[in-house]
Amino acid sequence: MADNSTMTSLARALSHHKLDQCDPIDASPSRAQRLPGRRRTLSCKSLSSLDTDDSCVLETRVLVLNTGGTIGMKMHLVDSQDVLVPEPNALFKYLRTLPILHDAEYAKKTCLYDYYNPDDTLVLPRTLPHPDHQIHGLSKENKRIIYTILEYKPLLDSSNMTTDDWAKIGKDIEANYENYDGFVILHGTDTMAYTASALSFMCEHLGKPVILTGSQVPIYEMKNDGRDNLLGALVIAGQYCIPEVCLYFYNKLYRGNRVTKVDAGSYNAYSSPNLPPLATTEVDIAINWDTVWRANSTSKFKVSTELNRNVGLLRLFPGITSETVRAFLQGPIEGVVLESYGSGNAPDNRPDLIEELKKAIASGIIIMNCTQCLKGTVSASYNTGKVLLDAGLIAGSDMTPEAALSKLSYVLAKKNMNIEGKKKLMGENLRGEMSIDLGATRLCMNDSRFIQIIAKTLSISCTEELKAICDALTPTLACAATKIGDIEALHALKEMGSNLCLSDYDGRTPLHIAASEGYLNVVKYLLSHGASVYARDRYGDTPLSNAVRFRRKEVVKLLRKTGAHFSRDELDEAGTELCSLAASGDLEGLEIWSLAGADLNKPGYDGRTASQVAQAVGKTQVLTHLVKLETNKPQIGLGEFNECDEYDDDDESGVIEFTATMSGK
Ligand SMILES: NC(=O)C[C@H](N)C(=O)O
Repeated sequence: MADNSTMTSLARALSHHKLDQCDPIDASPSRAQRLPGRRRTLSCKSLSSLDTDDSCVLETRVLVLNTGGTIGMKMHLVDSQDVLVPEPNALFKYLRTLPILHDAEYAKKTCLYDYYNPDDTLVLPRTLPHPDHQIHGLSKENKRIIYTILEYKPLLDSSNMTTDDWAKIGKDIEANYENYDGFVILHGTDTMAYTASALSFMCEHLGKPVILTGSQVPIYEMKNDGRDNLLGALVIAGQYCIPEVCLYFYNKLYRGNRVTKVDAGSYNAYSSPNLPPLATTEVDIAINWDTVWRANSTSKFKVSTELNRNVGLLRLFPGITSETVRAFLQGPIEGVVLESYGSGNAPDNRPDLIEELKKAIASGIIIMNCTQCLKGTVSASYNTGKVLLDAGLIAGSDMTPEAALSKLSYVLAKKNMNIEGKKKLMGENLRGEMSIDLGATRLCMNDSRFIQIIAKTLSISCTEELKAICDALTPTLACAATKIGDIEALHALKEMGSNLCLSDYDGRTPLHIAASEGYLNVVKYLLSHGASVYARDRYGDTPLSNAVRFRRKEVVKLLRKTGAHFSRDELDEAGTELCSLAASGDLEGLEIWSLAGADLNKPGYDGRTASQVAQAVGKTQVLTHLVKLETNKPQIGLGEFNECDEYDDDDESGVIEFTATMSGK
């Protein structure tokens, strides 16, 4: 519960925020002041006839990796039988003809293909037909989603996939990470839950949405689920900063490592038995922001493609023999998920079985205990459960077998970590794959005295109204506390269970504000509590572009270390800004842009580089400065930014500490 000083802090923050609502310094930079923009600035004028809203249209970019699956299959005769097989080079051509998945008129009017490849890139329409049915909320956000399809060769039925295919997907995401706002993976449904689980572990410090989807019926059929699934996945990946590996199917967005395929003959093919969906897309898109998982780190995104294939699933059944168990546990096996009964139980009258498990554990095999029930968690409430705990099995809580298996594969492949470190990691919640007991002491905004007092003053009694108050107050309070650099107040809000990543009416998050103000410590605090460096406000600006604009050098360095980057379009247009800085002899400005990742040799609108401009106007100082900046260009991630070492993931024992919050937009 927040104490009196906390209340004072919060009240101070709130009153300060009120004053600041008309403070131009805190306001987001106007359109004219903004960083040289993405394509949106070019399209503003030409769009007026297409987009009734006169505000600027933002374009977001999504990369679609088409790995195969039913969504893109057609019937073929194989051994005189008609069967479904993936059809290469067909999906893109087909999508181009579907108005709900490609707006040809927009592409033409905005000269989209002067910028993007017409053979792999499409654009989603802005709104759905009926104004009351803004199912995907596009008009509210005024965003256009441009998506590029990368087709795999060969396309696979997901039953043919192996860990090598997971690694390929991971590498492609890593290689394209900075060029896109989100990723959609088209995948067969049969093993999608395995791939989603594996990718969730492989993607370390993920800050952007990665959404797997597919269908039960090919998209080429008249009645199919592929169109809706693809559309829903694209809209979420292009519009919302949900930094998780997710699975989207039948109007629901799930955490990828929580799902399992439960129905081979229904559009509603997946279930997430132990975690409610992250989002539902019905008449409106409802995101359950409190459930969204965020890595609390200032480390850059990377994909760990090393996976250990010596893992297996062993399902208990009445009468299983010790010979079967012994045979299964022979080398080269290194990790096993034992699918036990009920709440994690196995026979306690079978010393022969328990003996085999103990021997395997003594030889260095890691055995996880997961229930074979669809729903529920492992506990040691029965003696039949205690025997497994006593034998040295690691309790898998409520993990799905798919998640437990791929987690084993990921953890066992870790180099420089001993078996004890790996066992410890297996029992920890790395990516929201298992439920953790937050304990009775966890405070909740609904319970807080602060909210209670406000509720009382406003004569509010029902829970829905209380929740509405929390939702309305939290972003305002967090932004206000950030504006005055009050970490204590932010911490108090956090302790009350509120989400420090929510944005205000302008889409500005506390991280935008801390970056604008140059509060390095607040930036560090927010990043270590789940804030996203990729959040864009209504003007399309990120915390990095704000830090550049307000010349916050140290903040720029820290954000870059955490993986922040200019978009491809921003980088393309940086040349013009650099030339103008060079012409005016602005050495500090050039340094900031260089630190933020701009290429100092990028030509401006007239084809000249910053150094050519400096030469032309006789600014020799600028020339020397540019050479110096080029030579000292920071090597991000190579130990340049030691001030953040306290947040590094690796502790001395070599055991990686993963922490994360379950909150925040
Ligand atoms: N619906 C599907 O996608 C099933 C198909 N066999 C696959 O997993 O690739």
